[in-house]
Amino acid sequence: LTSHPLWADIRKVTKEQMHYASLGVGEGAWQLFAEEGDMKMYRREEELNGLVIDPLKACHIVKGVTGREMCHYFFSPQYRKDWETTLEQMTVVEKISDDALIFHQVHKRIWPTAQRDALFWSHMTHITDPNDHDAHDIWAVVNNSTQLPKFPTKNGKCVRVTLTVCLYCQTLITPPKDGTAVSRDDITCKITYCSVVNPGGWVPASALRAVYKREYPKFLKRFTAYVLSQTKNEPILF
Ligand SMILES: O=S(=O)(CCO)c1ccc(-c2ccc(C3CCCC3)c([C@H]3C[C@H]3c3ccccn3)c2)cc1
Repeated sequence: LTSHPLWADIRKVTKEQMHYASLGVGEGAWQLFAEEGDMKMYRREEELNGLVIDPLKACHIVKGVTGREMCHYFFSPQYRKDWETTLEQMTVVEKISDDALIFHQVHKRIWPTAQRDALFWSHMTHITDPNDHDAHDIWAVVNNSTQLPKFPTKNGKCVRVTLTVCLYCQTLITPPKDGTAVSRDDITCKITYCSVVNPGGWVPASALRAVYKREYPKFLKRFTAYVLSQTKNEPILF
């Protein structure tokens, strides 16, 4: 229902985050901190009240899948346990619409930090890329922290993180010369993954940056490999 109280916020943040993701790493002082093949991970070192909240921007190119397929597997709750290794618990708290859900997630305790949980709305959407002549849609998923009385921040068990995440996917197609149907060999997905996570409680900067350096490349590699394996023998979802 577009009359849901959160829709105005969902539309506004989604628009902002998709614009921010579309800028790539040209804007702002991004520091390359991890590189593996076509995956490049950048961060900006930022602290808020002594808490490390380094914004992260990862750019990756994956052959053989579409942006819609990437976003489908990132958004849909039924697959998350298969690729999110740091999850201990995941609940769909509310279904706002077919493409907007509210999740509560408890993440595994990562030494030396205390256990964390997150409460966020997640929205999957697509836009026709204004300056892309193939006129293939850009698909994106935006996850943004929210608050609900049923999930108080102070719950004695976990430290509540706040996060804003955007998975932004462009599909590039090179139609075969001989006019045969487009196959998975002819499609490439250009991914920009942006995330800002406020850990919610104090973690030593060096420890948190070490966790980021280990967890983010692992997460993006595992997630993209998962989507490739899930879609390999499936018809292409454009
Ligand atoms: O893209 S999503 O929406 C996918 C749905 O799950 C997403 C991604 C990342 C997080 C998350 C939550 C907590 C932490 C930290 C903060 C202090 C201690 C734990 C981190 C940091 C540690 C980094 C990290 C990166 C990737 C995966 C897990 N861990 C990340 C949550 C959601």
